[in-house]
Amino acid sequence: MEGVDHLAHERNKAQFDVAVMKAVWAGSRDAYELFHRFSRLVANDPEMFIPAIKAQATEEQQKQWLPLANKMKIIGSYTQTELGHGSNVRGLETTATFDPKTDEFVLNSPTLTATKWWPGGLGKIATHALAHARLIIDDKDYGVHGFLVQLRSLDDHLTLPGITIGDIGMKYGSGAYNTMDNGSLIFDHVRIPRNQMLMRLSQVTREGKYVPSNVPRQLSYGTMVYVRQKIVFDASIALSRAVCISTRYSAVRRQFGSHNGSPETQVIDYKTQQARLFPLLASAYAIRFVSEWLNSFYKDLLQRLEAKDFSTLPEAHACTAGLKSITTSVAADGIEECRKLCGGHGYLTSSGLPELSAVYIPACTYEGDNVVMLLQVARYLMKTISQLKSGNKPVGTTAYLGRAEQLMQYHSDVLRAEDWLKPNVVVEAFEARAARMSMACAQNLSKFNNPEDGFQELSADLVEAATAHCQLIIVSKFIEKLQQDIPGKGVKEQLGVLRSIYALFLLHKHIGDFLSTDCITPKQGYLANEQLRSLYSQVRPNAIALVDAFNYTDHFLSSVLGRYDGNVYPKLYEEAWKDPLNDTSIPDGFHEYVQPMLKQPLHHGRL
Ligand SMILES: CCC/C=C/C(=O)SCCNC(=O)CCNC(=O)[C@H](O)C(C)(C)COP(=O)([O-])OP(=O)([O-])OC[C@H]1O[C@@H](n2cnc3c(N)ncnc32)[C@H](O)[C@@H]1OP(=O)([O-])[O-]
Ligand SMILES: Cc1cc2nc3c(=O)[nH]c(=O)nc-3n(C[C@H](O)[C@H](O)[C@H](O)COP(=O)(O)OP(=O)(O)OC[C@H]3O[C@@H](n4cnc5c(N)ncnc54)[C@H](O)[C@@H]3O)c2cc1C
Repeated sequence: MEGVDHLAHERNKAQFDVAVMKAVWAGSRDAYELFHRFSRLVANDPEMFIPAIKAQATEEQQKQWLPLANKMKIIGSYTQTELGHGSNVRGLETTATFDPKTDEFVLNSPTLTATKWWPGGLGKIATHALAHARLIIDDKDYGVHGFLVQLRSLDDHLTLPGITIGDIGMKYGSGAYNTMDNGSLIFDHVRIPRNQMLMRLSQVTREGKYVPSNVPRQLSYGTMVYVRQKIVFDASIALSRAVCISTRYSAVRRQFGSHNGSPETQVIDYKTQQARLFPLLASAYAIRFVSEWLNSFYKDLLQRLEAKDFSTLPEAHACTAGLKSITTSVAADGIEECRKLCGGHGYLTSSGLPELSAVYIPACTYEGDNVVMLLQVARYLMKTISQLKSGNKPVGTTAYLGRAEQLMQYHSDVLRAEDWLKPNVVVEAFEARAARMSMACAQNLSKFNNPEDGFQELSADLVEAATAHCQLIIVSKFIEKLQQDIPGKGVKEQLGVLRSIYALFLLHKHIGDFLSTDCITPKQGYLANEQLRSLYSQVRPNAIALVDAFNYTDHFLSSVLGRYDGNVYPKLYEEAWKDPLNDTSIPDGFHEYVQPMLKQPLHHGRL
């Protein structure tokens, strides 16, 4: 049945203009055209390295190194993490000691745990490392700084003297992440010229004088802010890819429900399937829109930094850390849920889901462990609250904390299920929940003599408060997106349905928070759930078109189950027959091992 669209009847049900939704998903018509043209090109961007040079190198250093890196004359690895320390960047042990006699730094790994461990590209391919090491001058430790170190010869790629490099070995699953040569690296008194310390943020003079710049030292963490905001965008891609596969397959798959010879029920029509799948569909859109916002916030930050305005840096750190954490966790869990939504066939490699999961899940760990990142958000929230007393009016994503007193009095006025469709009703409930959870943490923290002790003791509550804050951001940004002018028949309406699903699903999932903070009553929680069920019914006829709007090619999805034409079974069968085990009828070793057993005489004439 080649060429037949098995999902055509589903596509005909759509109540909105899919072409316009494709442009909304892509961000703009231009972005859509660009994506469409380039979707088959796979780019291996040497990310980690180039942004770090841009952020931390002086203009002179950038002129020297960026053309080389951009033209791939050198291949760089962002080499920060060590065997002993990843999250605790201040705990890194590699040293870079200034030698005034030769005007050089001497890079050294003093212990086994100082071995660099994990950096991508390091194991086999990188010629240079942006190595993070403690700057030591005259026995004084000035903390972690970045150094450009050549690792391998540009002639024969052999490792340079004093450097020991290896690959750290196989990683989770057998999939694509194993093509990345995450590496280990030991320095044994390796010398580099002084001008290979990245000196945009602080300098070491010829005389060995340390000159800190007049900009905040946190700027040296700028690369992580950049990469984390990109990771949020990537989360929308990974999740939407899995959702596209499982939505299409759920419309193809039938199980039970045949009456008098009628077709069985499409599994997408089961309410339990909808209650698991549609919140993920809504989450993919929600993450996409918050990533758009985060990207514009980041661009604004860059402009401010150029003008020496550092005021939004702490908020940028909190937002990128928090949203990186929340969105990668949702995407990683969501991919696994999509696998289960596809039943047994979801476990086949040809479904595309096991590979997607194996490649995606480390996003919860790299660029900042997700719990460690939420604790950073919690610190920012606690700091914001502590400054309220001195009259500091919070702005941006914490502006609602400026209305904390009012939010402490809030009680939702929802009377009917439809009231939950009003964006202001939803936002107020989410604001009140987030504010009350943060205020409760702040109050409990104040009971400790040592705030650090309190922070450790209350860290589980703080993570929950940070989660509530980040979810509020995502809900608010979805609502703001819909305040924009979005043309196209039915497009805004469909997005409105997804927005409500996203918010009410979170409310349902975290009902304990909303009830225990007394923001809503059990009856109102019940009404939210009732509304959610009705929203699932509204999204059902549009589900296939909503995943078509992601505009993913079959090539990109790499999934027999997620094929655009829904022609799943023949292709699944065809794919299985490609397995090398099916090249022969008799497996290797059969004659040596299995056949002799089969030929053994029967004892007492019985098996
Ligand atoms: C594709 C896959 C490739 C993967 C690659 C990787 O994984 S690469 C490896 C990726 N590795 C990781 O991701 C490692 C994860 N670990 C870390 O990022 C950090 O060590 C930390 C965030 C846990 C901070 O630990 P700490 O408490 O020891 O920190 P501290 O005392 O040093 O500085 C505290 C001050 O700095 C602030 N500030 C902090 N970060 C930023 C920032 N980015 N921006 C702006 N500001 C930031 C913070 O708010 C605080 O400000 P305050 O209150 O003083 O005004
Ligand atoms: C696939 C992959 C690619 C990577 N690529 C690179 C790269 O290119 N360059 C590079 O430099 N690094 C890279 N890394 C390393 C990565 O950045 C670190 O692994 C990551 O930052 C987590 O740090 P960790 O391993 O020290 O975890 P740990 O901090 O040891 O985490 C272990 C556990 O302790 C908990 N924990 C830690 N601190 C706290 C705390 N303060 N409070 C409460 N709980 C805490 C964590 O939540 C976690 O559950 C990569 C890692 C992976 C998996």
